[in-house]
Order: sequence, then structure tokens, then C-alpha cells
Amino acid sequence: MSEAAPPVLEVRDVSKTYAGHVEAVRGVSLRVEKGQLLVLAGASGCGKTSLLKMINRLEEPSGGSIMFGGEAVASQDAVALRRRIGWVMQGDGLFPHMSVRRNVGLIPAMAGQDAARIELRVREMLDMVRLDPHEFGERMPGELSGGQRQRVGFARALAGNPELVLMDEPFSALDPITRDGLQQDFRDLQRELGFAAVMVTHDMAEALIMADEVAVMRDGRIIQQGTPHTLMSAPADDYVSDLLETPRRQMRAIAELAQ
Ligand SMILES: Nc1ncnc2c1ncn2[C@@H]1O[C@H](COP(=O)(O)OP(=O)(O)OP(=O)(O)O)[C@@H](O)[C@H]1O
Repeated sequence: MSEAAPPVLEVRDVSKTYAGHVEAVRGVSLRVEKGQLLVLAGASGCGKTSLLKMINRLEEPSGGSIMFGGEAVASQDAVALRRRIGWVMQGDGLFPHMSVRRNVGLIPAMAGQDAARIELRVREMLDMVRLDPHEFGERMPGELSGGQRQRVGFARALAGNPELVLMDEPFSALDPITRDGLQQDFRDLQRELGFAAVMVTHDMAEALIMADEVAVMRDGRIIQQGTPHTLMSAPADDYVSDLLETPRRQMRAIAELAQ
């Protein structure tokens, strides 16, 4: 009998202390399976970004271990690792002096693919995020709207066919309509391509709408992890309850309008 595949990502009792005393992450454990979206939610400074950075080795943990595809990230070459893990950040993170085409083709080019294959991949990726390659390929990031830039950011992150995508507040700079459209497109892409993803957000409504599982962090610890339904029906404590109050209030206000 074959053994069950390991989770795409497993974080085991990880901690991070900066400059010898700032305890940003304290004993965090979590797992993310293929095709799953885990959202890290919590107030500013609770350690979300630090955790994300340790997964692709932009930071090293002070304790614990992180497994990617069943192998410790600490024993993997950091550059090779980052080619297998897509990264989408707030405000897109595109290279401003490179055309859309070059930004999206960056990872395949770094992997040594030939020009024709890169071109094919760029077109495929732009089509996938619903940007016409002929119209947008030669534009510079400064010639795009915020939503279009963020679409290019997704195309670039997905061009290397990653098994895992890490996202730090990817939608926070967008207007609500663009944001809603992109959130849905992202989940559709994830269903189609099957990659696992971890997303950081401050926004509890976004977390509840998008996540398979939400991990609520406070002072470097995960205080509750569960499906959006579990969080809503059985918040672990007053802190989680308070975080859920804003989306609850919005839902009530909208429901009243419909009466
Ligand atoms: N390079 C660093 N050196 C020292 N302290 C740091 C460093 N990076 C982060 N910290 C501290 O670690 C703690 C957690 O920061 P982190 O950026 O992980 O939080 P966050 O939850 O992502 O916050 P935000 O939502 O505001 O981005 C904070 O107290 C922060 O000041």
C-alpha cells in the first residue's frame, strides 16, 4: 500500500525572535494540503509576515522546523526553493523597469527555458489572469491600473507552476469591486491549477470569504485555527469574537437593507 502524500506545507512548533528579544512568532504549528487556502489573520504586528517569510527562507526560524513537500526547507537551496514557491505581495512587487512580458517570464527565464517556451508561458499566464497579451505584454507596470498590476503579479507568481503560493495582503490596495473580482478569480485559478496557498490579511471578511481554513494569530501565537464556519459558530475566545464583529455587523446591515 502506498503511503499518503505529505502535506504541501507543514510548520512545526516554529518561533522567531528578532535581535535577540522581539518574539514575533511563538511555537506555531500548521499544515496546508494540496489545493487548500490557509489564511493567516490578526492585528498588525502579530507575526503573520514573519511566518510567511520563514516559509520561503527570507527569514530563518529561531526554533522549530518547516517542511515543504515532505522535506525541511532549511536543507533546501533558498533560490531553488523560491522558484517552487510563488510570492505575491501587497502592491504587486513588479519590477517597474521591466515590461509586463518580462516580469511574467522572469521565473521561467531564471529556470533556463528557451525564448519560445517562455513566450508561450507568458501568453498562457496572461490569458489565465484575463489580460490580453497583445494589449498588455509590452506595457510597463506604471502604465497599468492597480488591479491590472495585481493580475500581472499573480501571473508572475504562477508562471513557474508553483506547488505553493504565499501572499501578503495581495488585495489590500485595491478598490472593493476590483478586489472582489480578483478574489474570486484567484480561487478559480487555485481550483483549476491545484496549488496550495497561504495568504496574510488584516481583513476578517476577506479571510472568511476566501479561506478553506483561517488561523487567527495574536502576539505570535495561533489562538484558533478552523474553517470559516467553525470560527463563526464557535469562536475560541473574546478576541476572536471581537475580530468577527466587523463582518457580522456588515452582514446585519446588508440583511436589514434587503428587508
Ligand atoms: N526585521 C525585523 N527586526 C526586528 N523586529 C522585526 C523585524 N520584522 C518584524 N519585526 C517585529 O516582529 C513583530 C511581528 O512583525 P510582522 O511583520 O511579522 O507582523 P504582521 O502581523 O505581519 O504585521 P502587519 O500586519 O502590520 O504587517 C513586530 O513586533 C515587528 O516589529
